[in-house]
Amino acid sequence: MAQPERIAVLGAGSWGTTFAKVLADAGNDVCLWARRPQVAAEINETRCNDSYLPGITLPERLRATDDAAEAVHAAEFAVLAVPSQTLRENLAGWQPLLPQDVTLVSLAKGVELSTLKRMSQVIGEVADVPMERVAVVSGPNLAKEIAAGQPTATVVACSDEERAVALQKACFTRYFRPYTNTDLVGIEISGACKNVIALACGIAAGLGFGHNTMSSLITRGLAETTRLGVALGADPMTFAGLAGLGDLVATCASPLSRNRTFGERLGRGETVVQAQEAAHGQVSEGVKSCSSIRQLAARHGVEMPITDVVHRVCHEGLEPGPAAAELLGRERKAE
Ligand SMILES: NC(=O)c1ccc[n+]([C@@H]2O[C@H](COP(=O)([O-])OP(=O)(O)OC[C@H]3O[C@@H](n4cnc5c(N)ncnc54)[C@H](O)[C@@H]3O)[C@@H](O)[C@H]2O)c1
Ligand SMILES: O=P(O)(O)OC[C@H](O)CO
Repeated sequence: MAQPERIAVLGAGSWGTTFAKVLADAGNDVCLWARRPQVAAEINETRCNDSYLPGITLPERLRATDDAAEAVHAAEFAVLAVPSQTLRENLAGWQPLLPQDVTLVSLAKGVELSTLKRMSQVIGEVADVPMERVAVVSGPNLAKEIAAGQPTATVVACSDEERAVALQKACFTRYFRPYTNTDLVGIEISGACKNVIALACGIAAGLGFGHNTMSSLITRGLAETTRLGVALGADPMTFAGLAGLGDLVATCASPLSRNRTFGERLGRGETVVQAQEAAHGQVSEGVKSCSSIRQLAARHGVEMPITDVVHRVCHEGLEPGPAAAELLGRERKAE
């Protein structure tokens, strides 16, 4: 049997801890970096990360540390599991510690606010590595379901197919089924945009609308996501895959989604600040990425009406009811 891989996961929130568990269950030696020393100590002493994954026992092969140098030491893969808008700053601190040939793996689903860059672009730039060494994992992957061992599939994307296959092997378990892909643009645009569409679905649910409304938002959301992705050079088929339609359906439909839940609170009349307080520090990426995606779309002359109203509800005081009326009152057109 081949030697286990040594893998660092940087970020011990919901997804970082869950993905570290997947990697450990797949037979790798995993070191998980937690920002707060008490979270690292809790994981090592009790095998739990109760604030993010209550009731889940973590495998022995997974150890935690608050020392990033210790986490990345001799790692073949360094998995970046922090929010999109802090990734640049976090990675700049870790960059001098990274082993020479490490593959950098992004779990984040967002577009950077100031630069409008995708996460793999931020990583390539900050870590100063060629894009062949940057990979992305994205799919219908609600952390709590996966931590409980429920089956799902995902996509591991890298422009270097061999590296994608190596990562696929490293995270393949009896409940987690990864497929490879080389279309980073399509995978990342899908992952970022579905959070915004999930906010829209949540808003609609908060307004009391049912499955027809959700389905219409999902389908038209996929249409605008595909338009943006194709304008940026993505393969249109990617949007019909796990990281596209798959993740869109999971996120828009599930009460476990932080983005959908955030939207639902807005739809019921809460303010952004109230919804943020209720999230207890957990990230709803779409709240910031709706603005960067909207700007990216404008830069490329792409129409994204749902993203536009979500941005205006979150940041310009547009009320949910008038936002829905605005979408319904748009000019009639062919599908
Ligand atoms: N939770 C999921 O189900 C899930 C699934 C797939 C992808 N993702 C994506 O993975 C990324 C991370 O999500 P998560 O669910 O782990 O988020 P989270 O809010 O649960 O945890 C974020 C982690 O990043 C750490 N962190 C480090 N520096 C930080 C800083 N400056 N500000 C804030 N947090 C900082 C936090 O301490 C925390 O451990 C997001 O882009 C998310 O969209 C999440
Ligand atoms: O909880 P959310 O809304 O961040 O979504 C989690 C994952 O991205 C679903 O795949």
